[in-house]
Amino acid sequence: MTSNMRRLDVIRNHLSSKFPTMPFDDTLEKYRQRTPSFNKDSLFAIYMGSHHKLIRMLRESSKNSPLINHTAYTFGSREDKHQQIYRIVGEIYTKAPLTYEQDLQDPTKKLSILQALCEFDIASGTRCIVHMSLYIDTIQNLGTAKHRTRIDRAYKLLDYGSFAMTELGHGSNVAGLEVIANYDKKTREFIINSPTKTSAKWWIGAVGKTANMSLIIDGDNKGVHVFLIQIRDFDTHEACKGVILGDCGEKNELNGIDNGFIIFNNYRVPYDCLLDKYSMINEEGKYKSPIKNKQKRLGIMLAGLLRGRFAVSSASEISLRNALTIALRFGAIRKQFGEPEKSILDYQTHRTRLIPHFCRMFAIRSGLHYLLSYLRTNSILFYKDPECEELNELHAILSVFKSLASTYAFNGIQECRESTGGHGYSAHSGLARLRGTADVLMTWEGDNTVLVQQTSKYILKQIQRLLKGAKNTSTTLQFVRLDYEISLWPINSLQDLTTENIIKVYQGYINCIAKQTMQKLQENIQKYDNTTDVWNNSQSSYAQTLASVYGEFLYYQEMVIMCKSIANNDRSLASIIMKIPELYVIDCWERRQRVYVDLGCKAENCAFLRDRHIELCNEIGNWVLPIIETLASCDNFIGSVYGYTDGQAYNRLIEAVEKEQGVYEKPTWLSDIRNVRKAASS
Ligand SMILES: Cc1cc2nc3c(=O)[nH]c(=O)nc-3n(C[C@H](O)[C@H](O)[C@H](O)COP(=O)(O)OP(=O)(O)OC[C@H]3O[C@@H](n4cnc5c(N)ncnc54)[C@H](O)[C@@H]3O)c2cc1C
Repeated sequence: MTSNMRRLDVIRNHLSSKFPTMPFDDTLEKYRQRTPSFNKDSLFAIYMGSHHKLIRMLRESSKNSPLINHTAYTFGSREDKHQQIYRIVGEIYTKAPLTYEQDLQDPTKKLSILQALCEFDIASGTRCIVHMSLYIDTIQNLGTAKHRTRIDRAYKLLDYGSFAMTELGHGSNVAGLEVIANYDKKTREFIINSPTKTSAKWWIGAVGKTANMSLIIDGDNKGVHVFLIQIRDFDTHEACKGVILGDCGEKNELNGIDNGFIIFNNYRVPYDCLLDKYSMINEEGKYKSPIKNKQKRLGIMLAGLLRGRFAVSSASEISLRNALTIALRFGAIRKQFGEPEKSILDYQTHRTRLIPHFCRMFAIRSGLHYLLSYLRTNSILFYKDPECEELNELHAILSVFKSLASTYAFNGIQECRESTGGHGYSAHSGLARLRGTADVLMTWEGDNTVLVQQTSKYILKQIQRLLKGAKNTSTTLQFVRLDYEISLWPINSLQDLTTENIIKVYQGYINCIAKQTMQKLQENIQKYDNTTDVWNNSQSSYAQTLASVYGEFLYYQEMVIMCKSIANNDRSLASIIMKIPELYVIDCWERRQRVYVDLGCKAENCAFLRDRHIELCNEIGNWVLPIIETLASCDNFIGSVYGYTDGQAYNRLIEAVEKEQGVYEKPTWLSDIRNVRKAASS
């Protein structure tokens, strides 16, 4: 939209408004002009990664779609929301269809399509993730040739699938699932039953209203297995006989997803419903599996969650980016105090509150690039050998990245909400919606507290290997050693604040916490008589911290790589972009001061880091608006009156509010006001 068109738009809106007219507000435009120009295409391409053109195409082609409408979504009924989100999924999917063959060639393309959907709302991304990742990936991973037609049908959206693992009584503890699949040797069928109330499948995305197929994860005495079953009739959409389906009810947010429950009552399904690549029953009724260890088999059964966790990291980055776009644009527009009044984004506190979250957004994105390149390089190997070391390492990294990313997003969005003051509390800001949707990212696809235990177990396993005299098999943990000597704290002045020294600190820190955690485990072995208690009592401040610090360290390294690439492609950004990983690290250390204590750093030696933190927030703050705007999604995807490109925050708010029902109407319950007044005064 040209600026003339924008002005006309503002005038038109005011013709129907009861508010006094307000001239076109050019504050945002003026704020933008304060930053030197840089190569926006290059920044966008590097930040978004190899599918940047696809992301741009999906945004552009949906820019004017009537479906990408947050007002309709926010004020629609739950039924309306289900419908709108389903239609969006259908629309985006027709613009970027995918086949099984294409997915095998490039396993990262699927994630970019999901990403485009999450830019509107996590509900639309999730609608797709459940079907495209959890459902299809699991069939791809665990199915055999006979399941191939189901994969093709799913890619064409002829089948709409769900992934039914969680039950009312069990989520994180998958081994405790109660649904039973008994094998009937005579008919070569399985009889699936939900024997207790707590065995009802619960929270299952798309089961409430949409899905006709589902993957059922059961837990009989051969361990957890996955069944691909039909749950609804394809013509009538009625639940199949022996299956009871229902809706899980209103949620805090994400009501565009129809999460549902499933109860099985002697539901007979043919043998072929078992995804039997790694566990089969032969014609004689004998159970066979090439993977003898039940625990390992469980891990392999859940490999379909892999890309779901990628998607959580991606959704976290997008939610945080949308929230920062809103808060930073508003920060430039909003003026309070001073003569003349200053933009609140120029206040030191505003910058120290928001800019660290902007750096965290870069951290999540850099981590995603790393994960995607790891997936691209190793995906064939993962199919061939699900027990390989590379997959174990990816799982460990993915777990901590998922946990850090979702926590960063949630905390960052809350800071954006607070930094927009009262305006952030309006539903038209979109911030409460973003916070509400980011909230669930900390829980689903593996609860964060539970998930990072996989990461710390992986690190400690490498140490156990070394203790046994075996080789450390991790590519990211080669610096972990039994005889690691923690050297003197190396960063005592600005000159010392180099990438090499930061890496040295992290390597020392990880070795240090790993050693402390091993000692705590040893101590607990003496105290407790079972491994569960030993492990659970070594978590807070030990194993959990170990995993998080490892995640931060990997994020930092990947940020340096991404930011160097941005700087090398555009020298005009070089002076500022490398400050982003630097601030990320100082912010991590300042929040968790324990690094200074554990590595023997004296207070006077790290005092300068406090001032450097503020200095960097200020310097990055001078560039932050055009950088976030280069990466920001379209206005209708973000859906905030304060986050519009044209900067007409006040006009847009008034317009939105005046369009709400009953703004100028008397209350329908006026008689109550009169009755209470009468009763109180008599
Ligand atoms: C909106 C929504 C959609 C979902 N969609 C699906 C879906 O499509 N398919 C599906 O199968 N599932 C789905 N889920 C379920 C989701 O994956 C689980 O809720 C999640 O894995 C957490 O499990 P839980 O609810 O059993 O939590 P719990 O495991 O009961 O956790 C409760 C609390 O206990 C803590 N805790 C538990 N175990 C430990 C431990 N060992 N150590 C320390 N702390 C622990 C957790 O940190 C948490 O704070 C969905 C959930 C939601 C909310």
